[in-house]
Amino acid sequence: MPSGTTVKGIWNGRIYRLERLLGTGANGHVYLAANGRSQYAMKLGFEVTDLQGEANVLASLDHAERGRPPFLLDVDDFELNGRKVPFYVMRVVPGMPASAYLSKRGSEWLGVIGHRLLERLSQLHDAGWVFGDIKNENVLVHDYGKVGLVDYGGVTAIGRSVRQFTEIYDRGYWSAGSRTAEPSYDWFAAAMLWVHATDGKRLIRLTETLLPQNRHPRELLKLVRTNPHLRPVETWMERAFAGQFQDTADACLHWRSCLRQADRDALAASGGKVMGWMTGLFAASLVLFVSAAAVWLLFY
Ligand SMILES: Nc1ncnc2c1ncn2[C@@H]1O[C@H](COP(=O)(O)OP(=O)(O)OP(=O)(O)O)[C@@H](O)[C@H]1O
Repeated sequence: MPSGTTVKGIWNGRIYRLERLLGTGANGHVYLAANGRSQYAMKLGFEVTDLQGEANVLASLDHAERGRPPFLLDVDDFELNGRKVPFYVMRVVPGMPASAYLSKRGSEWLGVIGHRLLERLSQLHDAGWVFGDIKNENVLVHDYGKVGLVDYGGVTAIGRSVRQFTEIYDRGYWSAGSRTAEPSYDWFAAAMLWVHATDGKRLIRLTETLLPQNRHPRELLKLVRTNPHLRPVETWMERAFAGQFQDTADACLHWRSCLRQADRDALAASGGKVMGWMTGLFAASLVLFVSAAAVWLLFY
C-alpha cells in the first residue's frame, strides 16, 4: 500500500498512517506506521488465523514477561475495498539482519551478538516458549550489538511441534533431532545462524550438493572447523549441534567461556617475542574477534 495510506481500526478506532514498508514475508506485510508522533510496526496479514495466532503468542509473551513494556499494542481489522484486512501493531525493532551487521561492523561483534541472542532466548525459554524460526532476517541487530527478534510466527509452547521454521536452520533437515519445541531446537538454529552469517556461500553450496541422507551435523562441523570467524566458539557450536547444554543459561555461560578462552589465546599468542606471519595473522584475527567481546565482558 502506498505511503500515506490511512488505516483506521474498525473495533478499537485507532488511526495510523502508513509511512513505508519495513519488510514482507509469507504471512503478511510489515509497515512503519505513525499514530500522532509515535511510530510503530504494523503487520497486515493475508490469513486471519495466522495473524491471530501470532497476536495471541505476543499477548501471552507480554503476559509472561510482565517486567518489560508490552510489545503488542493493538489488534484490529480495517476495511480495504469492502474487505476486512486483519492487522496488529507492535513496537518497532530497530536494526539490521545479523549478517548485514557483521559485514558492516566486523565479525568481532559475533561474540557480543551471540551472547545477547542467547540471553533473549533464555528469557523466552524460561517463559515456556521456543522461538522456532531463528534465521538471519529475524534477528535484528543495532547499536553496540543489541539484539531484537522479529516474526513471532514460529513461537511455540515447549513440548509442541514447532509451528514455523526455515529449512536450512531446522535440525530435522540436518538429521540432528526432532521438530519438537525444546530449547535445544533454538540452540541448533542459533548455531546455524552463525554459520550462515559468516560463511553463507559455503553453507548454501553444501545444501545444494549434499544428498539428503548425508545431511548431518558432522558436515556442518567441517564448515565450522575451517572458518576462522567461528574458531573461538567451535566447542559451543559442537554442543549446540548436539543439543548438549543443560539449559539456555548454560549455553550462555559456555559462550562466554569460549570468548574468555579466545581472549587468553590471543594474549598468549601476542606475548611471544618472535611471531611468524601466520601466528601474527591468527593472533590479529583473534584479537579482532575478542576485542569488542573483552570490553563488553569487563563492563557489561
Ligand atoms: N517489529 C518490527 N520492527 C521492525 N521490523 C519488523 C518488525 N516486524 C517485522 N519486521 C520486518 O518485516 C519483515 C517481515 O516480517 P515477518 O517476518 O513478521 O513476516 P512473515 O510473513 O512472518 O515472514 P516469514 O515469511 O519470514 O515468516 C521482517 O523480516 C522484518 O524485516
